[in-house]
Amino acid sequence: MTSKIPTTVITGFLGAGKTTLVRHLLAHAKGKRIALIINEFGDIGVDKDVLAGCGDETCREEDMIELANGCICCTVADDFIPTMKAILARPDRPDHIVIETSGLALPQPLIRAFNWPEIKAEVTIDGVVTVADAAALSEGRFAANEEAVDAQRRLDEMLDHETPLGELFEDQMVAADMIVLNKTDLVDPAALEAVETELKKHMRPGTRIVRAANGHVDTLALLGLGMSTEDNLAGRESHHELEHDGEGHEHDDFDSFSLTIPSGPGRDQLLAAIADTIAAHDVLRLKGFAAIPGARARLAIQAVGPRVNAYFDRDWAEGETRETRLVVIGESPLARETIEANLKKIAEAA
Ligand SMILES: Nc1nc2c(ncn2[C@@H]2O[C@H](COP(=O)(O)OP(=O)(O)OP(=O)(O)O)[C@@H](O)[C@H]2O)c(=O)[nH]1
Repeated sequence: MTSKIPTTVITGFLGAGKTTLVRHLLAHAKGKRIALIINEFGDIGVDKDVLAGCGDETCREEDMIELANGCICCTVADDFIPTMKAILARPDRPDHIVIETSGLALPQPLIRAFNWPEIKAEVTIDGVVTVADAAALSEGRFAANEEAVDAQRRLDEMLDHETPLGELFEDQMVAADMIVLNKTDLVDPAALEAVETELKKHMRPGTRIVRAANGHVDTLALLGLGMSTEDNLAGRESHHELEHDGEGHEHDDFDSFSLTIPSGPGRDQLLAAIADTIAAHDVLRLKGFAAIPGARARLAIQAVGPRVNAYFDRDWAEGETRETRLVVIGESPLARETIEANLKKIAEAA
C-alpha cells in the first residue's frame, strides 16, 4: 500500500495572511510537489491570481485548484471530495496537499471530511494551521468586549451571546494544531505579548504559536506536523456543533458581493473612496484589481478592515478588459446598493 498523502489545512479569518503564507510556502517548497486547493468567498478569484502572479516554478497552474463556491465547509460533498479524488487519480500524485480555506470557513466540516472512507484510505491531515492577524487582534476587532464575553461564558457555556465574528474566530482557533501569529511587523512587542495572552484563552491547550511577518514560516516547521488531525477531533468542536449537537451551520451572518466599475478614477482617488466606503459601512475585507487610467499595469487592492494596501502587480494582458473588479465582504446586512453606487459615482465623475 502506498503511504497516505499528508495534507495541511490553512485557515484563519479574512485577510489574516493565508494567501501570503501559502505564497511563501510555495516559494520555499524544498523540492516537494505541492497541490494547492484554494477556496474563496466571492466569485473573483483574487487569491489564485495573486499566487499565479508569483512567477515561481512551484506555483504551477496545474497544481492550483480553485473552489470558488463560497465556503468549502458547505460544499464538502459536492466540491471538495470530487476535487480530492481527482488529485488522487493523477498519475503524478503530489507529495503534499495544501488547502487554503476561505476566511469565513469553519474548518470543522472540512476536517471531518477526511474521515470519509474514500479519502481516509489515501490522505491524512498533517496539521491544521490557523493564521491569526496580530494587528487586527491588538485593535480588538474580533471580540469588542472580551471581558464581558468571558464573564457571560462563565455563567453559561452554551448561551449564544457572542458576535458572529468572535464565534468564527474561536472556531478557527480551536481547530488549530498550530497558530501562525502573523503581521507581527505591525504590532509592538508589548502589544504582541498581550495578543498572545489573549489567543491562549481561545485555543486548545498545547497548541503551538509561531510568530511571523508576511507569512515567513519555515517550510519544515509548517509541513510535517504529522498530527493525523482527523483522528483527534476532541476539543475542536465549533460553536454550532456544541450548541446544536450536529453538523451544518449558516453563513447568514456574513455577506459578500463583487462589483465591476469602468476604469476611471486615479489611484489616490480610488483608494480614498475605498477607505471611506470601508469606514462608512464597516467592511471587513475588500480585494480585487483596478484599472487606473494611463497605467500599463493593473493595481492589486487588498483591504483588511481599515488598512488598505495597493500595488501594481502585473501588466494588463493583451485583450484583457481594463476594468476594476472588487470583492466586498462584511457582516450582514451589507449596504450593497449604496456601496456600489458610491464607487461607481466616483468612477463616473473622474
Ligand atoms: N504588514 C503586513 N501585511 C501583511 C502580512 N501578511 C499579509 N499581509 C497583507 O494583508 C493583506 C491580506 O493578506 P492575504 O494573504 O491576502 O490574506 P488572506 O488571509 O489570504 O485573505 P482572505 O483569503 O481574503 O481571507 C495583503 O495586503 C497582504 O499583503 C504581514 O505579516 N504584515
